[in-house]
Amino acid sequence: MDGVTVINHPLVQHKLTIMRKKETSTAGFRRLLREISTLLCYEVTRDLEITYEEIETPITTMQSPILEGKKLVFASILRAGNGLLEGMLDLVPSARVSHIGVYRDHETLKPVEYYFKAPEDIDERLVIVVDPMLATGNSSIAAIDKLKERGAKNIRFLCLLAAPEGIRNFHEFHPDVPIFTASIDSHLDENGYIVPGLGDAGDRMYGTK
Ligand SMILES: O=P(O)(O)OC[C@H]1O[C@H](OP(=O)(O)OP(=O)(O)O)[C@H](O)[C@@H]1O
Ligand SMILES: O=c1cc[nH]c(=O)[nH]1
Ligand SMILES: [Mg+2]
Repeated sequence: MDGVTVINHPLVQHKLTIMRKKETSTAGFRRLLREISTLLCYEVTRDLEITYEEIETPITTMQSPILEGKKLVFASILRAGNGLLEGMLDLVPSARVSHIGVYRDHETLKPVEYYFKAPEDIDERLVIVVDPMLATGNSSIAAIDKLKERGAKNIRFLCLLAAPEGIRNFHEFHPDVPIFTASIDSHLDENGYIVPGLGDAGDRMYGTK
């Protein structure tokens, strides 16, 4: 699918299988989400620009590559986005962080916004928006609308599971934002849940159901 990168790495797919199982515990789910997010982070940052700095090894000096983590913003869509955020920050501790509070109304499936915080100079940074689930796409579309209103220009979206309906909706509103996902699932059910999916990511992470 155009504009979508599916991260097929065997370790990602294996961990995702365990996360999907309904008998996986809250603690197990949370640990796996953190682990898988480091692997997804590796892929979503694969083509980032590196610069060089002069360093001294015990033997000699050299120009050595570095990634300027400070130029990155990880934008977490609450709550479930925080599960991906933690592992990403393990790999890029100097990244800046944005929190976007959005939940979807269970009846209408429309996004309800309740919080927004982002670095002032977000227009100069690459923003990687994270949320495990792209279902109808309404939540991620609203979050990215908000980031763009604040000036963000260079944005990527990273999730664990995406539904084809959600991808189409997302592309309509944000054709400039590439999607990275571990899986494109089959479809949405009548309640807007991803099938086969993994259930409600926030509830599974935090044990709220
Ligand atoms: O693509 P959509 O149809 O908008 O659905 C996806 C959204 O639903 C879930 O959040 P939820 O509303 O359950 O909020 P929570 O993380 O606070 O539980 C998920 O983490 C996404 O943010
Ligand atoms: O399947 C779904 C759809 C939306 N949000 C979730 O957490 N899971
Ligand atoms: Mg939820």
